[in-house]
Amino acid sequence: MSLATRDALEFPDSDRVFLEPHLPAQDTPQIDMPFTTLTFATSLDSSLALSPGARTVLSGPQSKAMTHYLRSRHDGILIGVGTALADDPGLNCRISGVGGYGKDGLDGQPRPVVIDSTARWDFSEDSKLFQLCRQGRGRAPWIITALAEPPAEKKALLERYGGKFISLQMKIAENGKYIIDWKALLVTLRTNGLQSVMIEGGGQVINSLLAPASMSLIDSVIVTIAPTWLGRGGVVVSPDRRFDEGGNPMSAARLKNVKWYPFGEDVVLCGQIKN
Ligand SMILES: NC(=O)c1ccc[n+]([C@@H]2O[C@H](COP(=O)([O-])OP(=O)(O)OC[C@H]3O[C@@H](n4cnc5c(N)ncnc54)[C@H](O)[C@@H]3O)[C@@H](O)[C@H]2O)c1
Ligand SMILES: Nc1nc(=O)c(N)c(NC[C@H](O)[C@H](O)[C@H](O)COP(=O)(O)O)[nH]1
Repeated sequence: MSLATRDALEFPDSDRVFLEPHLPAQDTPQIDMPFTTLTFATSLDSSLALSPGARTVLSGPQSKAMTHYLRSRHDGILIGVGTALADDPGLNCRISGVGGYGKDGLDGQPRPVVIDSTARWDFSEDSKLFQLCRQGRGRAPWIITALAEPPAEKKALLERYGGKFISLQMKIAENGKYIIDWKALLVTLRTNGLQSVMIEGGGQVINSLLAPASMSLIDSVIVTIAPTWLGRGGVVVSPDRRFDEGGNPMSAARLKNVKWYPFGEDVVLCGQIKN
């Protein structure tokens, strides 16, 4: 049995049918923005991980396979550099039958996109993502940076694998942190050929995207809820508070067309934000 076949995940057609209404249409080209899916796995206390930097398994086998199926249905998969540093992620799709897993080429393999404003990700040839590239089982990342001139050595390594830095103007908050313009980023990803993108996390990326100014850019939300609590101190998904004109706290808009699907011991929430 080949390495690829051994690692391949199965996600049955009988489960795929549930997700179809929540996925980018395969034959409808997007005009100026990619179809944007927010997807992540969370505990019962809305945590993505036990602590920043601690890769924490939440998904069971069925919902993990679902996530990899989602990756086969999106052109891009986006994370923040905090996730890249914590997880050394592969960011590829291991569903049986996609490129590198029983099929030649890279069909079904998403483009990894990493928001790394100051190019602090210390990737190397040994990073899992580049190992997969060498094995023909994944694509090289596009790294979104605020730097006009990314570090030459990192740029050279990236380009050797067919990846690239994409420099994007970002605002600088009072605390000195760069703040991305989500609409500008998504338009840039569409301009670079991505018709759809799934945003996987981590906490800072998700909470920023769920802010009032950018939440409406999301087309679909697919959340895996695992039957466990991670406790205080975790990486929590909980966006900044909203307030009405009277200064009273208010909730974000409810998701539309909500469906809940059990996958093994997890339940997966699917909903829409845009109409
Ligand atoms: N359970 C899940 O589904 C899931 C998914 C992804 C990550 N994780 C976990 O989450 C943790 C990482 O989350 P995190 O919050 O520490 O890091 P993160 O992945 O959200 O990355 C944070 C970094 O991304 C950049 N960034 C994020 N939002 C930005 C914005 N709006 N503008 C400009 N730059 C921005 C900044 O450089 C920031 O330091 C890890 O432990 C990882 O294992 C879990
Ligand atoms: N669906 C899901 N269930 C989990 O239990 C979990 N920890 C993540 N986390 C998402 C995060 O993006 C990934 O853990 C890595 O960053 C990528 O992992 P891969 O090497 O690409 O599989 N996602």
